[in-house]
Amino acid sequence: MSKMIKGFSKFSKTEKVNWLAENFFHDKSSGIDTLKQYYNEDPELQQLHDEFIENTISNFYIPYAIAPNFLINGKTYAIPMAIEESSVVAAASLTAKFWSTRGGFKTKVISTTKTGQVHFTYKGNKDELRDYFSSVKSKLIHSTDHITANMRKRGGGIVDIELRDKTENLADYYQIHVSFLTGDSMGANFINSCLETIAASFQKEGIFIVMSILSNYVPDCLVRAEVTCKVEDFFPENAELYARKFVQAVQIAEVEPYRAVTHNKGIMNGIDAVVLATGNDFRAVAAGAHAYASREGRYKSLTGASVVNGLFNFWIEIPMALGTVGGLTRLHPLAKLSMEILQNPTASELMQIVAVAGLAQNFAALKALTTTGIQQGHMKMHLMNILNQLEANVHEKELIVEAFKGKTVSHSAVAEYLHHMRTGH
Ligand SMILES: CC(C)(COP(=O)([O-])OP(=O)([O-])OC[C@H]1O[C@@H](n2cnc3c(N)ncnc32)[C@H](O)[C@@H]1OP(=O)([O-])[O-])[C@@H](O)C(=O)NCCC(=O)NCCSC(=O)C[C@@](C)(O)CC(=O)[O-]
Ligand SMILES: NC(=O)C1=CN([C@@H]2O[C@H](COP(=O)(O)OP(=O)(O)OC[C@H]3O[C@@H](n4cnc5c(N)ncnc54)[C@H](O)[C@@H]3O)[C@@H](O)[C@H]2O)C=CC1
Repeated sequence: MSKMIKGFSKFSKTEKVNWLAENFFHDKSSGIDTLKQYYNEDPELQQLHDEFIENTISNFYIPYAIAPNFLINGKTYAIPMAIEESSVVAAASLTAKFWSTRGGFKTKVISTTKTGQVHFTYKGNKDELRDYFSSVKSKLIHSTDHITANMRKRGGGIVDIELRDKTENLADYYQIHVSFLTGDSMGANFINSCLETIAASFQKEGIFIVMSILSNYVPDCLVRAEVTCKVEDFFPENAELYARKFVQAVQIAEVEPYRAVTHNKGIMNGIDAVVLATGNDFRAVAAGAHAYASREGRYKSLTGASVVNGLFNFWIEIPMALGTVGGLTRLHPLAKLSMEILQNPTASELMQIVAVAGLAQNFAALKALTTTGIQQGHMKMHLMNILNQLEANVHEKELIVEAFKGKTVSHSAVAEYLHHMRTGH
């Protein structure tokens, strides 16, 4: 096939762009112009971005926004969010404002232990394997001393190491299951380096190492965030009814996976946006969160809600491995600035802030869903995207925003209105 290429990685950026234009763009020069439009004018900053990943040909912008007025454990935060979806930041801001007058968010980190595994097979006698593991356990830990020295000074390092027999699940399959504390780093590279060193020292006839890798399932790296208020403060009118509906909406997401996935998607709107804005690994956080939502064998809500003794309570418990050092957290200038905006949190503090963003997002969505419906607020925020798609000019935008105030926006209604404005029929 003519569009296959050998040695693409060795091309310069210009050669890559030209090859792409030659083979894939309908209009070569306009395609190249679009790519170049997104280059940073500061060549050093552009090079930094080029070097984050491989085969870079441009930058892909995602809006960077602020949700102010978050009161968390008595301290006020403005939370940076990087996200492409309209209404998420508005929803977070609305929730922050709402809870700031009702005591704010209370959070705590429950645990911060992470896991990595050396996966191997062994066909021999189980007792012999156990004896061998016990005899080398301490040697395995010490084999990583050169890697863990600084982490131990920070109070981290290897917490535990155990042999796990998984032969009931897969023939001859065992693991060395290792627990870690990784300070203010997410710890992926640190954990993987330790595991590969451990694997190299775990040598015995019959042992066949398959792979060594951290787990993104981190149920022991867990954070909780919650809000509480008197039911009567929940809503200006019919507060009891709306509090009950809200709790029912959460209960439905606890028992119905179709709903739970959307419910948790809403939570991840907030979580991913802050994780991305701080240069953290959102795939890792998302994979871990969804696995945790399935921990009881059925996919369910990551949040819970109750009304007990006249008090409305709404909470989230969610695992996440985050860093405030390492990865891109201090390398990407905007990620670094996000940390500054967040008052330079520790990794544990960042976990709490991110959990709050997830809870806030879910609160806004459920509040909308159980009162006005989601479309009124969401489409109000999405209106600008519709107008841009329809290529409305500034004047048309102003008139249409005014005309749709208090009305539920839909694509067809806006298109029709604009058509009417332009043609008179
Ligand atoms: C959209 C709102 C916030 C409107 O809410 P509203 O009550 O019409 O807003 P408002 O105009 O009265 O303003 C009140 C406050 O909202 C915020 N706010 C309001 N507008 C803006 C704006 N333009 N820019 C920034 N902030 C904004 C802001 O904090 C503002 O205070 P102020 O700044 O004036 O002191 C509300 O209807 C809402 O929260 N809706 C829910 C939206 C939502 O959840 N979006 C997520 C995307 S939908 C989805 O992906 C997930 C979902 C929903 O399917 C999940 C699920 O099913 O569970
Ligand atoms: N499955 C996964 O999730 C994988 C993720 N990754 C990537 O790995 C990166 C994160 O790995 P990390 O090891 O966290 O980053 P990193 O490799 O940049 O290392 C962080 C290092 O910073 C140092 N450090 C300085 N001050 C510290 C402090 N106060 N606390 C802790 N460490 C401190 C430590 O030496 C630590 O090992 C992310 O970019 C992630 O996308 C890589 C492989 C797999």
